[in-house]
Amino acid sequence: MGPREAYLRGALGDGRFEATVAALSQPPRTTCMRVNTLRTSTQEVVTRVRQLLESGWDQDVVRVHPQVPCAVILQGSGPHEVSYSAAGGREVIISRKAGEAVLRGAPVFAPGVLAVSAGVARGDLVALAVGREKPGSDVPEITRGTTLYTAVTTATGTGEDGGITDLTNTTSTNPAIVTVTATATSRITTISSSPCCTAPVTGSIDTPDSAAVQRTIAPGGDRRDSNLAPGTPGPIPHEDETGKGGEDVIAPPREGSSADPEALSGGEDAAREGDKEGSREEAEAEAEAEAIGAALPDSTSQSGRTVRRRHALGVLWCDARITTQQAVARPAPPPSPLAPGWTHSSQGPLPPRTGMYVGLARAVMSRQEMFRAREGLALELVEPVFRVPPAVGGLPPGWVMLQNLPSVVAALVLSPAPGSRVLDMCAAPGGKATLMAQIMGDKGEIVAFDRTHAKVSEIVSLAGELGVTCITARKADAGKALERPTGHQAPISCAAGQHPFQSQPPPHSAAAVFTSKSAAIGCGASSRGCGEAFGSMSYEDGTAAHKALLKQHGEESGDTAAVSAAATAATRVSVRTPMSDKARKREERRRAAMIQRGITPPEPRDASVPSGPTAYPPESFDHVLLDAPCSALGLRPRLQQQSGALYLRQCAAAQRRLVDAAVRLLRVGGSLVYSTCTINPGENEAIVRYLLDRYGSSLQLVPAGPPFLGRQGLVGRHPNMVEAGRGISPSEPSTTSVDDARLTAAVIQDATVPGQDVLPVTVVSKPYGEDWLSEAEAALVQRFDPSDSDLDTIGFFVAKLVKLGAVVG
Ligand SMILES: C[S@@+](CC[C@H](N)C(=O)[O-])C[C@H]1O[C@@H](n2cnc3c(N)ncnc32)[C@H](O)[C@@H]1O
Repeated sequence: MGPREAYLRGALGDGRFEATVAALSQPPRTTCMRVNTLRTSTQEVVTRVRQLLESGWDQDVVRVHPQVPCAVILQGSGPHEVSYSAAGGREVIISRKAGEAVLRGAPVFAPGVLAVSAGVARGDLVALAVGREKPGSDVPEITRGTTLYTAVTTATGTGEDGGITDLTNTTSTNPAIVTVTATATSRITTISSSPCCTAPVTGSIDTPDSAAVQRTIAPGGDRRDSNLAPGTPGPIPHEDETGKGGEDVIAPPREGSSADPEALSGGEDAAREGDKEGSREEAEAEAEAEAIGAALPDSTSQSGRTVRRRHALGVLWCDARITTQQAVARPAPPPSPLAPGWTHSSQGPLPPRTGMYVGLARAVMSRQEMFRAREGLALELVEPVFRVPPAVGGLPPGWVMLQNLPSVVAALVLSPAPGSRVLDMCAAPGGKATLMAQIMGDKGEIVAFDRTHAKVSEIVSLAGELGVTCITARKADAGKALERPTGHQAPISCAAGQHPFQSQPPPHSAAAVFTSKSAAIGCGASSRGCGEAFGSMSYEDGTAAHKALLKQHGEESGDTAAVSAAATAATRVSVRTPMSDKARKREERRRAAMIQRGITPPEPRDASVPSGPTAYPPESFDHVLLDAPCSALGLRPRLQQQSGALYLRQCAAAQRRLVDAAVRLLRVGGSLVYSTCTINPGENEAIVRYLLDRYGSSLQLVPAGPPFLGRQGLVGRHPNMVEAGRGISPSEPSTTSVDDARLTAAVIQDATVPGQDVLPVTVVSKPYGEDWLSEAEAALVQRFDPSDSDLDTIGFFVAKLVKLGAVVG
């Protein structure tokens, strides 16, 4: 058990931890559409979606959420048993992120495709499997462009000198993976008459289902499919359920290409790492293979097909234990490149295999097109493992936005009154900001920060799509959003009104001040530059589903449209990148210089980009939303979790920096909503504890509702963590001591180094650790537990605090 698992197990308890992990690997069955009430009504959306529902779907799958009137819920189902026999052995392996999007109802776009069976043509049915990533990285184990060779099943043969193992008996209905060295291949001389051979040069291979194989590998497929993209790596071994192997998958590299050694099979890697002797043998075998390959004529197929010599050179998956004159059933398959999960149906020509098979799909592009295209729909789902009602795509643009239910709740909990001045500190892509604008009737101002131009563009685009004008989006580090005092500040009254949603309207404070600089920002600025198309639906929260589809669209950022994504398939995200303040100044200087030289400058390059301050004086806002960047351990489905224990704590350190700024930017009487999409209490309850302890009577925790949908927060403290007088220190340091020492150093630095990044510590009541909440406090926050099947949401946390007094410093 790694430190991260130990930490989360300790926090949640074994039972809840396991239920949570199980829930996180699957998508929620429900999809939430937040209705843009500035454009339409919830009832209108329900009516239209019901009309759009295809046959086979009950009208009841669409309903308004009983406690969240602006949310329309689509009821999906799954996991369903899918028979892949119609795929005839053809497979496509897609990236993890694409797989997660598919589980939420999206089709597959070209950039999400990693590996495709040889010869897949448009219209072919394929089994869709999810590839996994190399541990600790974002890089898939399978390199994009790989060809999957199916159907090499059993080999029958007799060696010239009797050295070849007869594989017929290794399996009959469940064939073994066969791994053949080039050397061994060259020695197979007695061959069956099956014409399906692709890998061995001088022979063919007998299969229990030659007909099926022929469907998979069309005549000539070997020639066509040997033309891999430059740099394409070699083998893609698959693992079967029995552990005896399932198929031999060999993808020869292009001649002259330098195959990525990282991309070699796990088995080969293992052989390399664990056995240097094996590596040497392997190298020798390769050298020998090359020599033999060189000796082979270009056309050597007994089945009459031309087989290029490079096939001999290109046999890459090579068990170090294989000696010449042997063809062997692979004794232990290398690790599967497929994410663990559902099992491939045993019906059909392929044996049952373990892997994350997410559905039966139809190829919209051929294999070659999938790898050549930079964008576009590659595969549409025919029979998904999880089903989502396919009706959303037909709605008019800007009517709805896909938004996780707890995110909707977070914005409702803040519920700024019309005319309020709101800071959304970490706002991209703008899901909560646009909902708050909706709640405010688009009256007032929402300053929406995010840290990159691309992300700010997402906010601008979404606001434009939804017809919201009161959002001013800026590129800014929210941790530096507190302006340092610079002389006189003109007091400006703060016009926070009351709002019917507000369960506890904060007392208004005369202490609220704005500088004239900040007051000068008008709402109108946000509408500039919003004109370009954005898909009518978006995932917010920066989810992997979001990013996956964005990547699939070939954009750095944009729409995900995970549900009924035919709509988004047609919608290219196109946003202009706003100019940074620096770039703007540069541009201004350039124009001034041109004018000085008597040249009329052209129109400003990007006049539509909102500009303005990225830092504000203390107490500038009526409300602050800090939807914090977090470890995102609540997002689902997640087919692979990568973050470690140290990362979780680094997230908490970053969040403390942000909440410190939030508290200061909030006016007295104003309210702060803090939310995350993680289940990690160190980023949730412990941050609230930190706020309450640090700011004492200046802050009050108030009910994070209505609506109340989640469970109460965690009470007490992490059982394995103790306070050690400063920062966080584990009571069981054996596995985490290095992490914690580094973290403690980071925390101390955070609190003591003077400078723009670090806020002065003025109210410190006690050191903070993994202390959570009291019973009374825990009842005020909302913790959305992904394993709560009634709720069926992502993991999420919401807390609300009201500022009762000024914070000095
Ligand atoms: C959870 S997402 C916000 C989702 C958003 N509130 C919504 O509802 O659509 C967190 C965001 O914080 C941004 N972020 C991270 N660090 C930041 C910083 N120092 N300043 C501003 N934004 C930051 C990330 O770029 C990311 O877009």
